Amino acid sequence: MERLPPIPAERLPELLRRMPKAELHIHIEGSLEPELMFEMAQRNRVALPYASVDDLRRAYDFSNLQSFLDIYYAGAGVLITERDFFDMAWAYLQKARADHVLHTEIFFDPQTHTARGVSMETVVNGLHRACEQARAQLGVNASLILCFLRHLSEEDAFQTLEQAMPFRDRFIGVGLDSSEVGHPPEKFAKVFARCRELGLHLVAHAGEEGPPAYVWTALDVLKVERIDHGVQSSKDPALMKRLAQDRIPLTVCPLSNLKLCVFPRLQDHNLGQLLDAGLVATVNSDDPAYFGGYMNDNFLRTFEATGLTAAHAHRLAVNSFEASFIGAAEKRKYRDQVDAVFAEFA
Ligand SMILES: Nc1ncnc2[nH]cnc12
Ligand SMILES: [Zn+2]
Repeated sequence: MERLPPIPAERLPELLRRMPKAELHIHIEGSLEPELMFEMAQRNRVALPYASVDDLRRAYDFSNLQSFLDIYYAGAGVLITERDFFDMAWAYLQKARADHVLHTEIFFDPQTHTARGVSMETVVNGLHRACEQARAQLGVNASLILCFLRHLSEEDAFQTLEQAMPFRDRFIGVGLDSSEVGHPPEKFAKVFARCRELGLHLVAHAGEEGPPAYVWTALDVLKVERIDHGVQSSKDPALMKRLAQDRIPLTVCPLSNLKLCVFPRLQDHNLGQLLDAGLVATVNSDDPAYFGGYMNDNFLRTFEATGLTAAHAHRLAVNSFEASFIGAAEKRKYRDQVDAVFAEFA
């Protein structure tokens, strides 16, 4: 689309819902809704320290990343069988389809499960089966990215990689997540170098709460292809220039940033600033069951709060496919689909 046709402001919300999009930053364990968590707790006879779904939801009042992670890891304790991993991923993929997410690259945290005695095979096979079914039944293209927990050691990450090697064809890349401050990317230099040799795609959370220096080392030491979050980059003009020039995507998660107090109010979010500086920013849900919204909620609430326009919406939809790990021909196909929907709304 050479020039975006004018789109009436009142049609913007429906356009945001309907436009084809890719999701590149979703932790599957963060999509586990309280209702399903209680169901799994019951069928697996796992005790939850909450009396009811409402009681649990009331605990979702976070002051920072760590206050969320403590509850998130406890919640993941109900996941025991392959069926649990399948059910969790299938529930997410159906929501993705409803939000016109046509492609999704899903993070999973194997160490959270293997540390409790759940096998890598159980985790990967359950998630993989849901991805296969999504392609066949929903037309949603889904792949998996294995994340290392950065509060654990690099040696633990190496062991996890070793355990995952029999399933190498079932994940496309590796990421780095969990408690950021105090665990800089360079702590994982060797394991990321090994993953690079193995031909895995590389991403890392950086600049969510941590400083711009962590974004620099994610790029220069880990050699990641995308930065997850990266919103703190706007504090460093030289970094902004580097991200724009090298077209390094940022997978931004506005409702997550709001719930974890990265920005005091949604209207203070810097998504518009990142886009207007020419960065390949995208919108994503992060942990939708905990942060009050899936993809379309993130788009609708952020646009309403910040006054972003249809031109920003088009850029975000195009960026989401450009930033994905699909081939060039598929990227062109999705971009044509984006343009077709925008033409309908003109
Ligand atoms: N927002 C987030 N930051 C770091 N690690 C996470 N794990 C799940 N969600 C996360
Ligand atoms: Zn995340």
